[in-house]
Amino acid sequence: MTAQIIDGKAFAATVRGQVADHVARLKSDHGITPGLAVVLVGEDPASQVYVRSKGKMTVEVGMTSYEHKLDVDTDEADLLALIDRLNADPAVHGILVQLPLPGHLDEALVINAIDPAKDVDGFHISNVGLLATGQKAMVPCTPLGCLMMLREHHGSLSGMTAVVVGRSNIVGKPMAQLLLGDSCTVTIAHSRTKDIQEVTRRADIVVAAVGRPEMVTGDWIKPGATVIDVGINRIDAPEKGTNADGSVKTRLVGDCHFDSCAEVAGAITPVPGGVGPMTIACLLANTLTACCRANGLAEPEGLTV
Ligand SMILES: NC(=O)C1=CN([C@@H]2O[C@H](COP(=O)(O)OP(=O)(O)OC[C@H]3O[C@@H](n4cnc5c(N)ncnc54)[C@H](OP(=O)(O)O)[C@@H]3O)[C@@H](O)[C@H]2O)C=CC1
Ligand SMILES: Nc1nc(=O)c2c([nH]1)NC[C@@H]1CN(c3ccc(C(=O)N[C@@H](CCC(=O)O)C(=O)O)cc3)C=[N+]21
Repeated sequence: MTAQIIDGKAFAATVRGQVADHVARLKSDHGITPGLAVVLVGEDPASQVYVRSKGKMTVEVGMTSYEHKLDVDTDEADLLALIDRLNADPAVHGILVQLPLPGHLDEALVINAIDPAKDVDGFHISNVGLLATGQKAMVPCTPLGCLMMLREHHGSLSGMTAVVVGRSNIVGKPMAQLLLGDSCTVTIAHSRTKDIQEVTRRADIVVAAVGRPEMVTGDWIKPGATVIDVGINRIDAPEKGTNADGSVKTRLVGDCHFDSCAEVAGAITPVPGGVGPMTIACLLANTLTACCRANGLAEPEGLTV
């Protein structure tokens, strides 16, 4: 194995430390405590785990966490009414509605009901437009975390070729915008891309956000390139045995086949311990940024683009 492992877990702890320091100063100098509201509709077990760990880290950095768990068959009107209340609540600086939503709810309608200034996911059309035009926006957490790791590893990204595999609104597209903003030459690949390995093999940076376990293998990667693995996939791991209830144990893997990619790449993010922890750290950073903007105070440095 030759690739350097980019330790997202350690980097995320550093970012959370910076957030915590700034939060402590907001409290002591201005009497302000940033607040993050997380809305979860339904009882998807994976989402519940994720929401719990976000809540825990929110409190650890000194912020207030508001969790709203709604029934899986909640009416759209009730969800929109909750968002209105959170928009109007001065103690809430950030609002996150956990995605995906149950099928009867219109995701775009719900997201665009959030006050863009409190949209710490950066999914509101105003923030999407601001990012695309190079203006100050709330930047989606996962791509922001990826960019921070790339900047930390490379310094400047200017002139590098980057291929983003995946074109979703929450990862692929904003990732491409951020790389473009840092003057990379950017290609977005997707399920209709022809000869995709040829495309990725030309890249200095490959960001994989496809949702297909271990799809990107070492032969997709140019020797020495940097690989950012966004994928979070839970797959069966019969080698780990069975749970008490007889079900087979599972493990997390990325969208990249770690061992074969790491033989070729210059640097790679692991799963777990790569992009995931950075996503949560950036969510807290965005909440802090939103709180500072709401109060007309100086923003933290190095935590936004
Ligand atoms: N670490 C983190 O914090 C986060 C991780 N994730 C993970 O990232 C991954 C991607 O998430 P998300 O963007 O929401 O996923 P989506 O399912 O919304 O998008 C997947 C994208 O991958 C493309 N794709 C699918 N199959 C192929 C293929 N065979 N070849 C090339 N492209 C393909 C799709 O192309 P097309 O558009 O043509 O269908 C689509 O654009 C998932 O594993 C998810 O769990 C997501 C959010 C946060
Ligand atoms: N509105 C909204 N915003 C999101 O940002 C959002 C969302 N909805 N829906 C779901 C996805 C997924 N996502 C993850 C974030 C962190 C980890 C994470 O910290 N993962 C750990 C492992 C956790 C484990 O062991 O299960 C790691 O990669 O090391 C994973 C997944 C954010 N998402």
